[in-house]
Amino acid sequence: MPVIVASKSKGAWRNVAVEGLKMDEWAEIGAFEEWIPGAEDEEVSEPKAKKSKKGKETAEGVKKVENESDEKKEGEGKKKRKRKKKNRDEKEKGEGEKEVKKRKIEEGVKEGGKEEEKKEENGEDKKEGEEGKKKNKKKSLPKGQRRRMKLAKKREREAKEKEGKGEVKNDGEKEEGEEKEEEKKEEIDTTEWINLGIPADIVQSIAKMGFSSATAIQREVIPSAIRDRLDILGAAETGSGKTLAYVIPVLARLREEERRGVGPRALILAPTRELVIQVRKVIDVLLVGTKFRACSIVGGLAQQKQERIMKHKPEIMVATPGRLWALMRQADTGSYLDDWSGMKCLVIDETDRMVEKGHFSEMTKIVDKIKITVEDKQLKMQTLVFSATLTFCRIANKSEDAKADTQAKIEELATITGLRKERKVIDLTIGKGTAEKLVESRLNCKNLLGKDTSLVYLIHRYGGRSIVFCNSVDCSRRLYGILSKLKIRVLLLHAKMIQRARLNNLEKFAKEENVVLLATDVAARGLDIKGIQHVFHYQVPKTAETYIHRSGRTARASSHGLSIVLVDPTESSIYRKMCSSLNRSTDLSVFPIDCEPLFDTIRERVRVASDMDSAEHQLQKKSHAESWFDKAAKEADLDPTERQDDADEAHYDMNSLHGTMKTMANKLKHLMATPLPSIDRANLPNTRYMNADLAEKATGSLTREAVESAKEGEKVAAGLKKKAREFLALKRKSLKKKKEEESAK
Ligand SMILES: Nc1ncnc2c1ncn2[C@@H]1O[C@H](COP(=O)(O)OP(=O)(O)OP(=O)(O)O)[C@@H](O)[C@H]1O
Repeated sequence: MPVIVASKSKGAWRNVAVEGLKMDEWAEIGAFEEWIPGAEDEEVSEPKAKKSKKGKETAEGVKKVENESDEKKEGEGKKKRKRKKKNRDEKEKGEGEKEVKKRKIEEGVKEGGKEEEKKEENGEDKKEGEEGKKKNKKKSLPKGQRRRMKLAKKREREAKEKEGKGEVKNDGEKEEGEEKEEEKKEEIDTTEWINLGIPADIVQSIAKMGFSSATAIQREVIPSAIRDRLDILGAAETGSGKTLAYVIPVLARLREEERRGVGPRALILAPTRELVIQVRKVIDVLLVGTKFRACSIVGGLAQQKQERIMKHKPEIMVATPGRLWALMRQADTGSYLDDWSGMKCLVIDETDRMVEKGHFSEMTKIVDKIKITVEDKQLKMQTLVFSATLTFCRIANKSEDAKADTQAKIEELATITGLRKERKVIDLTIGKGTAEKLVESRLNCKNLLGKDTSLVYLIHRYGGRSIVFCNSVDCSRRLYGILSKLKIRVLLLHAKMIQRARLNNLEKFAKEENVVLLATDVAARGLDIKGIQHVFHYQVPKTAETYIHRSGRTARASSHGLSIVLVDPTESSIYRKMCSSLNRSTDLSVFPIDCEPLFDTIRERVRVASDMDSAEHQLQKKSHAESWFDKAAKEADLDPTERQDDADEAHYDMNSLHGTMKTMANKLKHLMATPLPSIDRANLPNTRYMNADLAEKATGSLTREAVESAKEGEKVAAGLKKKAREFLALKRKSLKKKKEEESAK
């Protein structure tokens, strides 16, 4: 059991945490009798702690400490753990006392009541005494056991809650259900997978995943990669199963030969951390029962942890190029990350993104280093390159000719990624670029308030699991403020968040049912979360491929989905550009607002929430500025009375902002207390969504308004274009005149 080993050291448990195990699972098996909440942050802060203890400790000093004998370290570790346990016990005791005090205060209130209440109180006292005893008894239990008890209680509570909703089945039913599920998986006809040339044990793992047949891209790629050993450049729509299309051949290749060297045998590069972790999970499912291991290398998680994982020399590595290149540069000669002589397979996922600015440099350096080894040692390495938008790519360092033909782009990609001549290009992307079952639409918004209202309307009107995409972190933060004030369950995901929080939010998003994920384009590519019903583009995506990837988070694996682009007049021209890059002959149809009373009520709520949010933002800015001034004045040794007037003015402003916020909070509370108008289903079409066709026929006044505002936007854009042209013509004319005058002189 790897778990027990991990329980010996905090570092090791953290490693496994990175590998995707949940804390509850650890506690359940009692692996962390000594585990201390929050210890995960200690590793990074350890050198700091030493510093504060000894005063000025140099970096060499820290290194020296690191080189001390293991025994000494272990001894120190024990002492440290004891000290922490003592502190913890004391803290718990203190908290217990606080709790008692709090309860006493509550009882004091009751004491002032009637005699009957006093009698009850006596009963309560008794109960409390018993509870106290129980509590003491609990405290005397070892930490691990307490944790297990807590977990069991939590489960019991959850089960009861579910029972209340009629969700839970009794044990017999449950077992029966599970058995049926197992039987179903066993029953799966695997003939198609076997016919594709996949080794039997991998076929068994695929059957356990419940997939009875291959998707189109899998059918095309797998035989060419496994049987014909070709390099592949593959493209297929989002959610079409490309991950398995490359993971299966990688595993099949590894089984063919014994390991050579100490380095990785297969490398999969992907552009985002979340995607790396997701691919790694798919691989782990297929690796069950085999001798192979995989690891994931991403930025944002402590580098030391990842270095420790690599000590086990896993055969398969999934990585983002930035972090991998950073580690490769520091690698010792002949070490795991320096030895590429055992490489069998290189995979580049989301290739069009990988050759863009931001990843290009590291990706090419990694590929070049591997290729040098491969050529030197005359090895046969297979390269598999995938994307959903291969032909949209904009290669970094190239003067982009948007109209460069597909063939030229493919050749360029093949050169960059080092594909051999024995390659096959498999392009299954259909004309429209997005998934077949995706309903695409747009909603024109007159102004910012209209846009915010439309978004909140869509969330209320259609519910479920939705992603809202923004172009910037600031925009996602602003919307987060507004939506949370409106009591909408919302989670954030953007690049400025710490990695752990990003992963946690994704996990929550996948579990909950009525939830909105507010994300920037870090979530646009590759993420595979079941049951995402809607994608709302709060801002028009900057490129056609971003639109395709964002929209592709729904309508995955042949399911249905809805994507709506919210367009305001300022985005009119970028929206047009996006449509023309998508080669669409017709415009996206207007998504109608079919319940106007709901829209109107929401608009009022949104107006207040949005004003409140901007007041909050102003307040924050002012208080930051004030504390910055104070600090700067102190550092410069200025007389505080010198800027007294300014400080007084700032405080006056802040107080009035506080007042405004309070008034608005009350107003919003009042508005939220009135229920939203119900949706009159009798007047609605017999489908869940207003789809593209129905949208064309819709005649509601808000829809008309939306269409009008779009036309207005177009008019404004056309007017601006005309002015720009006139201005250019004038400028050219004056330049020409100047030149003529100069030459006449
Ligand atoms: N043969 C199959 N049968 C049914 N479902 C499958 C099959 N293969 C993969 N899937 C499922 O399809 C979903 C999408 O797969 P995957 O994430 O590989 O798509 P993708 O083509 O890589 O998408 P994207 O371009 O967005 O990255 C996953 O949930 C996966 O489990």
